Amino acid sequence: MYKVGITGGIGSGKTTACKVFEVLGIPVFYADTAAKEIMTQDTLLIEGVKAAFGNESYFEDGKLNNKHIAGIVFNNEQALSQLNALVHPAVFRAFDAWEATIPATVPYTLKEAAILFESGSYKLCDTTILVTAPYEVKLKRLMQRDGVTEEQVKARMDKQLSDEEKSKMANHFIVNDEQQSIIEQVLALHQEFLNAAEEFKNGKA
Ligand SMILES: CC(C)(COP(=O)(O)OP(=O)(O)OC[C@H]1O[C@@H](n2cnc3c(N)ncnc32)[C@H](O)[C@@H]1O)[C@@H](O)C(=O)NCCC(=O)NCCS
Ligand SMILES: Nc1ncnc2c1ncn2[C@@H]1O[C@H](COP(=O)(O)OP(=O)(O)OP(=O)(O)O)[C@@H](O)[C@H]1O
Repeated sequence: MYKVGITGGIGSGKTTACKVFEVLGIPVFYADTAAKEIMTQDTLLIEGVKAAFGNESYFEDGKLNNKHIAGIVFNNEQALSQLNALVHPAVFRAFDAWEATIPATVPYTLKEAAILFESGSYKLCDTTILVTAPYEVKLKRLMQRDGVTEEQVKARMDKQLSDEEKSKMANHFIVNDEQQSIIEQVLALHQEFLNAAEEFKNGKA
């Protein structure tokens, strides 16, 4: 099946864009959400995370202590690589299992991942979308959504490629600023992907 990867820096609006695709009937795999689910379900992974970042990585009820892990990994390059190496292979497997459940009548699927380019998972997609928004707009939206500080946002941005670098690798763009309509941009891309998916299917037949 034709696979579209969608990414964007923290707070760029990738999830918001995905919700519009979902309204159009396109199934979306949310890699960040899947990662968190797997991290509370996969016993081997849980042991690995505890060994690397301490037992306090989980609460007593088994829930993930996001803040504890984020406090370590977004301030330490090596720790982040260690977490990625533990989690990413499991997320790749979860995506494959999810894709296998999608009916053949679906024209294409979307994989949303914050670090699509950084993790290399863009290579498994047929095309990619980069969602961008100006720094001030992202910051305002994140502070409103999560009550985070500018410092916390910057710490994550520092661990991701810049929009300029990601632009060189992306095939399509959504500009999610305060002027342009995200809905219209998604509708235009959807039409492009329907055509591309049809060609892809014919090429395989
Ligand atoms: C460190 C964790 C526990 C922090 O949880 P938290 O709820 O605070 O953040 P959340 O997962 O919602 O991510 C929010 C944003 O942080 C940034 N971010 C998350 N993981 C990463 C990463 N590995 N590298 C760079 N930035 C990241 C992204 O911009 C993302 O959109 C969590 O992000 C995590 O487990 N990350 C490792 C798994 C991973 O790489 N996920 C991303 C794609 S699979
Ligand atoms: N065009 C828009 N107009 C107004 N608010 C928006 C717009 N796009 C996104 N937002 C808001 O900005 C916040 C961040 O958007 P969203 O969650 O889609 O970003 P994200 O890139 O998925 O974030 P993260 O990197 O944290 O996963 C949300 O609260 C969302 O409702």
